[in-house]
Amino acid sequence: MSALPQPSRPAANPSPGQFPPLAAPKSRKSLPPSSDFPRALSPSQISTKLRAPPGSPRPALNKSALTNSVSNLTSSQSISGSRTPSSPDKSLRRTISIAAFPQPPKAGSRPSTASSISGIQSLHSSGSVKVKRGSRLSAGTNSSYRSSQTPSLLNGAGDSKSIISIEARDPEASPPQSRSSSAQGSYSTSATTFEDTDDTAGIPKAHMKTREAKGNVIVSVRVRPDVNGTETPKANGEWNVDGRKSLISYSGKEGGDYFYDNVFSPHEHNARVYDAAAKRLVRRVMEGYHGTVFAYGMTGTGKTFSMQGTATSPGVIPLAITDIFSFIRETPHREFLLRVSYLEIYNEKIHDLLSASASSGNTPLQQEEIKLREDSKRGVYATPLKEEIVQSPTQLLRVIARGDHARRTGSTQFNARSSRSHAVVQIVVESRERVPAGATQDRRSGMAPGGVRVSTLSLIDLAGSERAADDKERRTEGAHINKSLLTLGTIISRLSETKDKADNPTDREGRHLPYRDSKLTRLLQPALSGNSLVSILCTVHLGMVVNSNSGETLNTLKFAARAKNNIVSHAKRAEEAFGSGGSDAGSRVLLERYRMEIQALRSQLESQTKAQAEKELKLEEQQLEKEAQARHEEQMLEMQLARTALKERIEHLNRLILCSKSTGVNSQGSMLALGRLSRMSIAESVSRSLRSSVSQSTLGAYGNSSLRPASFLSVNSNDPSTTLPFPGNDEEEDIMGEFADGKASAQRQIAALQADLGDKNRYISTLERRLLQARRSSHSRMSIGIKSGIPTPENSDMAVLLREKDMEINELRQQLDDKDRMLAALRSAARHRDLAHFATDTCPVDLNEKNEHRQSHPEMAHSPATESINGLLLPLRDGETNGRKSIDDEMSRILDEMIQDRVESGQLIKGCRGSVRLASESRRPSNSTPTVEGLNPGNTTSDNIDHDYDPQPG
Ligand SMILES: Nc1ncnc2c1ncn2[C@@H]1O[C@H](COP(=O)(O)OP(=O)(O)OP(=O)(O)O)[C@@H](O)[C@H]1O
Repeated sequence: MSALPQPSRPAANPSPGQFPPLAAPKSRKSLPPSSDFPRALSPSQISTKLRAPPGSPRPALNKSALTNSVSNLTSSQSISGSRTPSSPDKSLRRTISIAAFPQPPKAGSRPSTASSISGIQSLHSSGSVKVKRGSRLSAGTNSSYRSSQTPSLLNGAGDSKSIISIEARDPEASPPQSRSSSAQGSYSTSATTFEDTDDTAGIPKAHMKTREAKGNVIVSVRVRPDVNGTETPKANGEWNVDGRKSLISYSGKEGGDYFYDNVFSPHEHNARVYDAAAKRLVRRVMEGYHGTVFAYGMTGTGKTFSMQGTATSPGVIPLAITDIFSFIRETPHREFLLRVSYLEIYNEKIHDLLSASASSGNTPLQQEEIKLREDSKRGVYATPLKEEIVQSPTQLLRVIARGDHARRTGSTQFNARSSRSHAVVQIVVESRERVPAGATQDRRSGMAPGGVRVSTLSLIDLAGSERAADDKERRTEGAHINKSLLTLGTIISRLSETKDKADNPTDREGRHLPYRDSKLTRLLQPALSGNSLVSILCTVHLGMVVNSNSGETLNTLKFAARAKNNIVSHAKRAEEAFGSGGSDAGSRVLLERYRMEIQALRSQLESQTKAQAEKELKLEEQQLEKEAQARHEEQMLEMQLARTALKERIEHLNRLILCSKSTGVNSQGSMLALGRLSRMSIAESVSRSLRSSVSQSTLGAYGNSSLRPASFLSVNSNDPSTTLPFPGNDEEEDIMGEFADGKASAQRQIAALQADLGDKNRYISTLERRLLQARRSSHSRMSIGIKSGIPTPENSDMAVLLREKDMEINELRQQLDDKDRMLAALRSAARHRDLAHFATDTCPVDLNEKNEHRQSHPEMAHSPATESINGLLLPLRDGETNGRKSIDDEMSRILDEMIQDRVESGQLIKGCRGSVRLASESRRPSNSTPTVEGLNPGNTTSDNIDHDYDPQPG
């Protein structure tokens, strides 16, 4: 090796800010090889008692030496102690408020240690302990070099370097070539062969690998300040703590210089500790590496203080949580899922600190036994263990605070509230590439480029080693704690990269490593055997040495040195897993499972929405159909009502017209005209039923409540009270009684007829309007039906109905015409009669006289023969006879015309002897009484009503 130049010492305690970016390749500034590099030390020299087989008695410390050593510390401690913020005691630590924890800063907002400790750095030099044998250790004399930055995932490829001048004093002293610790003098440490060149060219690959592997393990030592800020009492031996040099040297028995990756002086804050010892590891975990941070040390030395911290000085765990979420925010191209578990190993039993059944304090409820299992992909894991998915730093801190609360604590000689168990916080980080916006893959399809990467961050606060306590419970706990820590120490001291045929790790002699001897080592197996990045924080309290604990302190330092030298990490970024389950490893990938679940739920939601929409559409259609049906029924009802009303009206009008005919005929008190008409003309020319109809209708004269309206009469009626004999005198007499006032009566009739005619016209126009509306709506329905291509029976029904209505209206119009003509005829008949009256000097027949006659001959009043007899017996005057004759003629002419019209229109058929019958009758085989439509409305109406009220004709 060429001689190393004497580089100016890099800034003491290079801050993380000086580290290269995380993603930077492992290029680094390096020192040229130096011939002065203390390689001269032979392995035999390096070999120390630390190499002794496990279980070998630890070297006893010379108490006096320790005392001296501690006394030498006093000056520095007093300095540092005065600078250290008053140390919060355990109770303060235990009451950390979550709200007081720092919220995740905006990217990069949390001041890095570089800035936060900038003020401290000036203290650093003054804080360094001046050792008595400083002549041997003083910088400049026999300088030796080491880089504080082995290229690794954790330090950003070792850009920085520090050179330490140290003189190896005895075999136990740190071989200065060891970059981390010289206590063992392991020749294979990275620093041993570390050559600071500007690039790695020329360095054998295997060599680089080894260096890298070593660099993946960071070992730091933190010196706790005295609680009350008093000076550390002098111990036998001399201690020198130099944070800048990452050195602790002890000049007592078994003394030596111990170099680590970091040495934190008593006054250094938690933030500084986190930045230097854990920050990079945490970020690597976020990138997909497994990482383990654990605090090791004697009871009361500040492990929990370092891991948890206080409200004012958060420790590694809360700061790591803050960083995890900062990283997530800074990495928008990936999506993350975090789950956390928290367990403790107490008396060699695993307890779930997050399980609901885990009660608070030291009296845990019974819970299912948690076992450790091993999986090729997951490594060693505890099961069944509750894992909680967390989405925010506050949530995560709250979960951990809950676990802390459930953790067992007790009072020990050195710690009023000592952790009596090893506590393991595990944060599982799942991440995957986000599908870029606009990518061809459909997010919903669940297909995304790349699988899910699962990495784990284990943050472990070990229980403190201690000497046998007086209390039995403490002794039992202590025994378990010590046993597990001893196993851990043993494994670390025997770690090597050798493996047996079955690929099980062995020590250099090929013996199995006793991972299974304790739960702690079993759980730490993946980390210790090189699968993860490791950061070990060893805590010491030099003030304890007065209590003969310097041996423990030395043990801690030696443990740290062994860990640095022996743990080899070939941590690789976790592979991306595909698929949502099946294999155990796959089923762990919650992110994938959740994605699949989201996808399934989404498609379920979609199909449900679709079904719902269809259902709604169907309901809407049904509703519309119902509405249309209701409208239709309403219209039908309206039409039926209108028809009924119309028919009744027609009937009524017909009756009136016939009444007025009769009235006209009988107005002069003579029954002969009608009687003759009935018996002779009509009897000969019109059917019997026609005469009957006329007579009956005549009876229904309106305006007299004593007389039944003709609309209630029917030829077909079986009611004997309504069945009247063929034209009888009594009916004529009735009419006489009613309308015998001649002219006035006729005029009244005409007025009534005109009023009725007006009514009828109004009805007809109303009906026409409604019919038009009905036709329109039915047309629109039909067009809908046609559009939809579904010809419904309802549409054809409507068409038939419409045709019927049309026909009915035509008929009504025809009837109206008839009645108009009849009215005209009646008017002219009235005129003729008036003329006749005028000519013959008024009527000799007094109505009163007739009434008197009726009263005097009551037996004759209702005799059918009476009227005809009256008609025959009453002498007629000439003029009157002529007038009546002309009226008769007129009436006969009208009737003949009407009959002729019917015959022409085919409604009536004229017989060869002048008789008539209904056309429909000729087609019917039945011999029922023939009726003349229009002239016998009562009968017709009755038929029609029967037909119309049938809701389902046919
Ligand atoms: N660096 C420090 N600065 C200030 N106070 C500290 C520091 N380290 C430890 N303390 C204090 O020392 C006491 C013991 O610390 P802590 O409980 O963290 O020790 P421990 O190693 O976890 O002990 P145990 O193993 O018994 O649990 C606490 O009151 C704590 O506040």
